[in-house]
Amino acid sequence: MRVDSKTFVYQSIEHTNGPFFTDRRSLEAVRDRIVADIRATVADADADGVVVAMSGGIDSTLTTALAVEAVGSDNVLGLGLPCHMTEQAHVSDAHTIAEGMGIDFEEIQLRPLLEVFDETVASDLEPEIEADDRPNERNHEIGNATARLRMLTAYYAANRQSRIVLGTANRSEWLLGYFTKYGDGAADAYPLGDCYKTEVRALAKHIGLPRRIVSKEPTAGFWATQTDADELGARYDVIDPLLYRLVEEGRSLEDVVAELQIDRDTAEEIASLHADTEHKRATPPTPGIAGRGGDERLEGSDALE
Ligand SMILES: NC(=O)c1ccc[n+]([C@@H]2O[C@H](COP(=O)([O-])OP(=O)(O)OC[C@H]3O[C@@H](n4cnc5c(N)ncnc54)[C@H](O)[C@@H]3O)[C@@H](O)[C@H]2O)c1
Ligand SMILES: Nc1ncnc2c1ncn2[C@@H]1O[C@H](COP(=O)(O)O)[C@@H](O)[C@H]1O
Ligand SMILES: O=P(O)(O)OP(=O)(O)O
Repeated sequence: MRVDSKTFVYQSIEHTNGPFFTDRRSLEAVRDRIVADIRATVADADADGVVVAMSGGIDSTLTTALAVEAVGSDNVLGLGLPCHMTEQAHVSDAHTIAEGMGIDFEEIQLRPLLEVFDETVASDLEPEIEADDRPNERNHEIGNATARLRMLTAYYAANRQSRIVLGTANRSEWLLGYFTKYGDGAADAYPLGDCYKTEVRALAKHIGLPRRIVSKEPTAGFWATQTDADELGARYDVIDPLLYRLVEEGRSLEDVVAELQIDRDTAEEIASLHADTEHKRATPPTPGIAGRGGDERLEGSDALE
């Protein structure tokens, strides 16, 4: 039976380790809830299974492992989608793990597709500004394009095989908008979407994922030295307690900075990332003509209301 309230886990488990579910009993309940939710989502969609893009990182490995528990190894397709040399070793990890789980795994090189995109599309859309003035920005934009090529590939597989696409975003990434809009931010369900990265790590350890995977440095992989911590300005063990207090508890920045004794500038940066990426978590607005959908900012300003 499907439990409708997404907050079920939060209401029914006592916290024994700060605000996060990291003790065995809570983690078992979180695991059961996620597995049941994947199973129900696949059944509701009348789908034949799921597709997961597997990078060899902790989020996608955990998502895949829980999907196997939910719908069985025959119904999970893993996709390794490397585009840069630096990703190859991680995708090999994904392949090894997929074999161990007994799921189908396809490795598809996206480099040729990206090169064609770069030559035929990107080169015609270069801004006037010198690329050298913004050294990381092109990496950034090409990185986002790569994430969208992965999305294209995952949805093609889902269309062809009557599956749904499982996204791998966790709550920390979601609240920070730390994903590519309509790239890895596009999916039919986010099994880990209610779990902070701290909880993802604890759950991955709890279910016995290899230490090599659990201890990898989180990265979007857009360029060789990129890490989440560098780009976000803090590690998840700093970010998560801060986000939790701001978002879940609705407390003020001053209050939280004082309690956690963290650097105020860092805290402000994190809070701004959350606020500035609201558009990534929202359904795109329409003008709101005659009360059909719409955007609250425009309420009262339209004679067609
Ligand atoms: N999980 C990961 O580790 C992971 C994966 C992929 C990307 N990332 C990171 O996520 C970030 C993605 O880059 P991004 O956020 O610049 O690109 P994006 O394409 O995800 O979002 C920017 C786009 O959103 C739209 N937009 C911007 N402001 C808006 C607003 N106020 N209202 C409506 N639409 C708006 C515009 O179309 C803009 O081009 C990068 O920092 C990247 O490293 C992380
Ligand atoms: N090389 C990859 N192969 C398959 N899937 C990938 C690859 N790199 C990223 N992904 C998918 O995108 C999300 C987010 O990626 P980050 O590495 O966290 O940026 C990842 O979980 C995979 O589903
Ligand atoms: O999304 P993944 O699996 O690539 O994990 P991480 O974000 O920790 O690199």
